[in-house]
Amino acid sequence: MPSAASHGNHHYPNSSSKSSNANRNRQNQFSDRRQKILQQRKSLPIASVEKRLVDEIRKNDILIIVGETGSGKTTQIPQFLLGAKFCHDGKVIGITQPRRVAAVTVAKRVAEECGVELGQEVGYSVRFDDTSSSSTRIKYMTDGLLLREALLDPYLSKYSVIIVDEAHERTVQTDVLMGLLKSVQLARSNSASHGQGLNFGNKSVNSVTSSEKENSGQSNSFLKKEHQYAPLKLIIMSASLDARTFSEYFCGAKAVHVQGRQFPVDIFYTRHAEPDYLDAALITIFQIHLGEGPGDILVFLTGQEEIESIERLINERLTKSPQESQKLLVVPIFAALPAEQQLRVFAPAPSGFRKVILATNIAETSVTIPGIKYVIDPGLVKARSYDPAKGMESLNVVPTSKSQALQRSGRAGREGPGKCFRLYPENEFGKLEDSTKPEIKRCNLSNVILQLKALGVDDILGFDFIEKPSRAAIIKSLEQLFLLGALTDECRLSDPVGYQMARLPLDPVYSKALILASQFNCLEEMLITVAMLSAESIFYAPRDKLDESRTAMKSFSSPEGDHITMIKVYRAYSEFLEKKSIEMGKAKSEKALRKWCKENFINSRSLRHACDIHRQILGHVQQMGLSLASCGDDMLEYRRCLAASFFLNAAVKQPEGMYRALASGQVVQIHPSSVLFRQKPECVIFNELVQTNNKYVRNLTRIDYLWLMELAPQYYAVQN
Ligand SMILES: Nc1ncnc2c1ncn2[C@@H]1O[C@H](COP(=O)(O)OP(=O)(O)OP(=O)(O)O)[C@@H](O)[C@H]1O
Repeated sequence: MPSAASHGNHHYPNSSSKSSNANRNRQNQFSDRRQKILQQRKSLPIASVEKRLVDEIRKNDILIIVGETGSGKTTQIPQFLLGAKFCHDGKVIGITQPRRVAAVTVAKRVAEECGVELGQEVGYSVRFDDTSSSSTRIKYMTDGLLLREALLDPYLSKYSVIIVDEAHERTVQTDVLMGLLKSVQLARSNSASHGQGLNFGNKSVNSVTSSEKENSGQSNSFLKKEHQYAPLKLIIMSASLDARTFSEYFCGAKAVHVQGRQFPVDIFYTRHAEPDYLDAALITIFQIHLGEGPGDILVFLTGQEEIESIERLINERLTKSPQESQKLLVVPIFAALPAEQQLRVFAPAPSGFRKVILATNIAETSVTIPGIKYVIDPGLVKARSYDPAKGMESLNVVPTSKSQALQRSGRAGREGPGKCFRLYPENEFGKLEDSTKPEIKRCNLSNVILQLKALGVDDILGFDFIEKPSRAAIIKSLEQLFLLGALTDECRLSDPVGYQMARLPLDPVYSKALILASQFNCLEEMLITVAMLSAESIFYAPRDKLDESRTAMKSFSSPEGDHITMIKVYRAYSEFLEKKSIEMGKAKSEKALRKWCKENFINSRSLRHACDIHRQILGHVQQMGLSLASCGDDMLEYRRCLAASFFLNAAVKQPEGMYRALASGQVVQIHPSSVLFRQKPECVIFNELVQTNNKYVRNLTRIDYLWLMELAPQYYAVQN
């Protein structure tokens, strides 16, 4: 092709020939990359069984696919199905992921592999971020999002195939989704022949009462008896699932195993148990950095605090060490990090640098982080546990399961051979549980029940769960929802409170607090409270600067408690940001803000996360038409609202500074981080119970005991 210069473009010959060269370079790079991707796709173990897999999916309405990590399940199978015309009539292939970061990054990769723009044939849809369009045929999403879609379209009618990926994780949402999909599939098959409605557990959804139909406007959509739906294909997928449990649940569904992995991963164990796994992780990072060949490192840690402390320690060591060991770039990833910051881990390290990614189990499944060659796995994870007798949920650090360890090592060996360093002896591996206990068996079920009720499921105890939660846990959560006013005496969703609570993507207690706050004229304050409580660790107090951090905190602290203190911090932060943005523009103000946070011992990442959550919930409450008022300086009304909302978490003072939690009867202490630690008021409400050697309550506000009787008579008039 002749260049622009040879066409007599006399004015800018150099620049146009430069730009056409640049274009040609770009085109070459683009086609090189496409060639490389094509080659990579062909070399995946799953590529050799494409025809067999498609045949099996054609023959079986439900198929369980087990294949090694990195074999190509998530990225390739949807493309096989698209090629095999599973999307005729504009139907969509939906693939669910337990985590949004996986849904987003895998969709990007598949769009690139297909050579299409993200949001066209390939897209993703996660809470508050939807890139799918009417042209989307392959749609990645979180399992929670598909559940929400089912509220509006109970037959999930736009999907021809739904793939539940990473089913081994057994998150609450995956388990509920599985039950829902089983019913939807049955109903869609039946609708083709008999026009029958959805059937959940013991009762048909068609049996909802007339008052429910009038109330919800959603239950009616279950009743499109006249409509005929095409059958739905279901695929359950993972590298490490117990195929038998799933096969039994889906009435003997066929399981196929895809053999072979792309690249080997060598596994190393420590000779002895490590007394301090954080220290062991730090040593291993530097051993790899200084002793191993090129390649990035992925370290699994249990939470934000741990990640931030290791990040500090690495950076401290780098500033002290000689030049050649400095080319190490630390990038954290955890759930509370804003989405755009999470995606930083996927960007290549600058030339000559090695990247070390510090991650929670958010990076454990599904994702391919380019460049990762080494994985460090201390073998621990933070997991929820629930005690139905006390109605208390807690987060504890526990050993991973074998299946989690396998997933973690599987993050290496995706682009070339890899190494995984497990920071425990090999015989310990043998002692690990095969798979993780399903979350539904170890969490408070109020949220699940609220979702199921909103989907029209009346009989929770009879719902066909893949593994039933304990009866005690179901009853305790039903009781809690009833006390919060979400359920009627007949155990149906109440109108409007129950329906409003189901619409908010929050813990039911927080949803109720927002609804009540609109009546107490303090919704503005409660929005901040819920956002701040949803973000982790707002304050940080390094051990060597305890006094300084306490003094800094004093300027925000309120004698009424931690909630008002948090509101003060949030407002001071927002005011500072607004002022500085006007004075110095957005980019510079960000820097000033980080400095302000540092001086005040505030975690700027957490605060940004709180602002993000605030913005999102604000959108919801505005859509719901709740009255967005502020109580101004009258914090009494706000505290009364806290008491009315969190009455199940009230505690009264006992001799010697101890407290008794009224609902569970447990003896607890005020956590030293609370502004009420020294004051020891007579009665408090709290949001969190932390168990270390002692039981501590955190995030407290002083209340008047008599308010409990007045504002929560449904509980206190009877109980105490
Ligand atoms: N973003 C990416 N960049 C580079 N390569 C990628 C990317 N995503 C996927 N790949 C390549 O495609 C392969 C298959 O990935 P895929 O996610 O489909 O595997 P999988 O079988 O679903 O794995 P897992 O069970 O771990 O989720 C990876 O091993 C990697 O080689």
